Amino acid sequence: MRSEQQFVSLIHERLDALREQAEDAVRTSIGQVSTGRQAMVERDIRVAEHSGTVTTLNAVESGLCFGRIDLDDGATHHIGRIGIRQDDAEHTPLLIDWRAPVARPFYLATGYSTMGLRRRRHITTEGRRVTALHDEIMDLSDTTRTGHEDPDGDAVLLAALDSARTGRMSDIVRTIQAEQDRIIRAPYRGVLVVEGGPGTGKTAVALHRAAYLLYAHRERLARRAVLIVGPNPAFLGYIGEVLPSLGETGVLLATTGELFPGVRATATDTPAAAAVKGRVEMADALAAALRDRQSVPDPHIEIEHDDGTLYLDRAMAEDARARARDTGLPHNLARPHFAFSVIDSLTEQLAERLGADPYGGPNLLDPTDVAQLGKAIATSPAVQSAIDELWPTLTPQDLVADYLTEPTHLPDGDGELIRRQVSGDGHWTDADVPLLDEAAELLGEDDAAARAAAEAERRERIEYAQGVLELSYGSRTYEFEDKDEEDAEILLAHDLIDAERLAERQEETDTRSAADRAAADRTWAFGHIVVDEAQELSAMAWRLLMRRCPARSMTLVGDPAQTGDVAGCDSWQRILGPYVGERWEHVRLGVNYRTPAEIMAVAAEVRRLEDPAFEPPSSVRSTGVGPWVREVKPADLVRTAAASAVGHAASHAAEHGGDGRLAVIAPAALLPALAAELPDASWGVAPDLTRPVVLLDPRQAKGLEFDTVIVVDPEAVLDGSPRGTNDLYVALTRATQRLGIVRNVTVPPRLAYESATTGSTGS
Ligand SMILES: Nc1ncnc2c1ncn2[C@@H]1O[C@H](COP(=O)(O)OP(=O)(O)OP(=O)(O)O)[C@@H](O)[C@H]1O
Repeated sequence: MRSEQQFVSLIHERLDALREQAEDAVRTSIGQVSTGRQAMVERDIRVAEHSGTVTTLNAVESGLCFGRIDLDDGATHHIGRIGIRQDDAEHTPLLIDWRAPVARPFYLATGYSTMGLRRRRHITTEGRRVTALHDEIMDLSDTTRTGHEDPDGDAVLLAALDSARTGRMSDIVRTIQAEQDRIIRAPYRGVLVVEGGPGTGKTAVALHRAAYLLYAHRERLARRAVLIVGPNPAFLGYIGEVLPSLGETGVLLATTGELFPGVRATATDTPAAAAVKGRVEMADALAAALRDRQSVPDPHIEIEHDDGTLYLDRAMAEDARARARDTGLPHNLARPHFAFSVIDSLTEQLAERLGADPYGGPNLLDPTDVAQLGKAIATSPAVQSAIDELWPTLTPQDLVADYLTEPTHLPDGDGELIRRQVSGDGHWTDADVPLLDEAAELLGEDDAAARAAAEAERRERIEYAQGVLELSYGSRTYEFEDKDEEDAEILLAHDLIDAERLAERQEETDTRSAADRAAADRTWAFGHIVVDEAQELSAMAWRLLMRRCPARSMTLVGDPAQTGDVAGCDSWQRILGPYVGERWEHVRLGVNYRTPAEIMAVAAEVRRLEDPAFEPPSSVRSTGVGPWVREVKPADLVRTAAASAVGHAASHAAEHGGDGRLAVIAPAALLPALAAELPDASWGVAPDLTRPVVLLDPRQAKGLEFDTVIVVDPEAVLDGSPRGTNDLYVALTRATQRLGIVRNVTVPPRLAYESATTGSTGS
């Protein structure tokens, strides 16, 4: 214990020193007086880099070192959240990053396959104090004993699983299990699907995999950023601290509803409407609706022009439309082709009329006259507005908003389900975001103006860079008048960088992190995408995500048995087939780390309603306490649940002080009444999960966990939606310790509650 304490103190001192260096560097950089654009940008980059280091060092402080491996050859390595090196000339490693190959035996070695280990040690700390050691002897011929042997080898894991919850997910870096480690370190390329029942660590594994990939492919992923997609903002808040605690901050966490820059989804769809909007057929419907916007006049549009009336007739417009479509360009980018064709035809029409030889000879206008006529037509506002009418420039928002007020190209009835009452931009829902993205693809960005502006800016920068080079060339002749060989080399460098290259280098100096830039850019291609609760995503949402990851490097985690969304997919092959064919890997996690066996026995009953042979993932723990069930009249459901919640919350407070969390999970319709009975509870669209008591509907509970869960009116949850079975399964599998069920006595029980014991109600 003493020697480990010395080591832990030493690495914390080193951490302090590194932090001080980084803080000093921030202060120095801020204090530097920079003149000139380039110098200021470089200063900002330095400040951002050093501040990032300070943030990382602060975040990894708790539990910095958690393990040690002793090898057969006598070497020992301490394992920690990040790698730390000594301050000596060789930069000798002091603490090994858990992601480094050297650390791997810490997670994988067993008595059968020791991977060269003699002993594995778990080090438990509180702040900077070592409080416990747990040793596993791997080499059974080694008779040395430390007195800290852990006979079962899982005391640390069980302590982690038993600990009171805080409303924020914590990392599992100390106790990653072998089956999880293999997934975390799976190769970077390709699509990996991780499937597993509730509590099997899918979320934990996905997040640790993101941290691992950032470590192993830092160069590429720091530049292209990693995107983590979760089902709702509350869930993203719940998992938000895991990656920083692993020293990783350059990750973008978002729901699919947040992936169209400039749009915030504030409205909600009915489940039926979301289901229609999520179907892949919507892509064709939108494309067809857009073609409808590429119209032709019947029979013609009359355009008043200085040289006489022009007739933009149907054949002319059809020809222009065919030419524009033939380019294969998106709508807005094809528009100039349509416009040119129309202008040409109108010019020809006018030229024929004005230059007609009354004696039947050739046209009297020469090419210059015709060009003049064409120019006047092209700049005529009346012609422009006719072109606009037939082939309007559209934004994705225009197209989707118009489409939703008049939905077409869908089977009967579906259109009615998604028809919007409010017209115009705004009032977007999560399910609209993939439609907007689809529309953006169909329309293409008319970025001609932006490109012209960028080109003008580039020229300005080249001129500026040219000025810098001239200045530095001037100073060279001044400073290095008596140039020797070394100076000549410096001169060579000046000569090699030309102004254009210098300007490009400046272009790279956007001080925002890749994740921040990605968040603002619809067309950003991420280096890797992790999708949690992947079963919830609609086909349209998958189209959006696949566009964001052309490299198809993805980790998808989910459990089709928990799909709540009607638009959600139930077959991985159906989701992935269109994008990667059969080239995706499927792995399973089979151990439930969250839900004790007694609770899982009741939850399994729900799945057996649909699949009598269903076997739940095996629980790693059993608490000896079964769920309790109370049967009450409908009028008493809320009061009984609230009273039980108060009782349990009081025992959490007594047992765990500030920790310990409770959720009441009830059909959405009961939440306002429950909130009235439990005024201190958090609830609503984005509930604060760090509060002692939280009220949720089953969908909101997805992915979360609490020490105690009270499920209200399970039969109503079952009947509440087409995926009611899945919703109830989710609700019943959220507890780490205790589950209570308050059910309506007037409806026949649909689960075999007798497998639940009627233990303490806590009220
Ligand atoms: N190796 C481990 N060490 C410690 N805790 C673990 C380990 N694996 C999983 N856990 C814990 O088990 C709980 C469930 O994990 P997680 O939320 O990742 O499961 P899940 O499969 O995503 O569940 P669900 O599908 O129900 O959302 C979490 O508290 C997690 O920290």
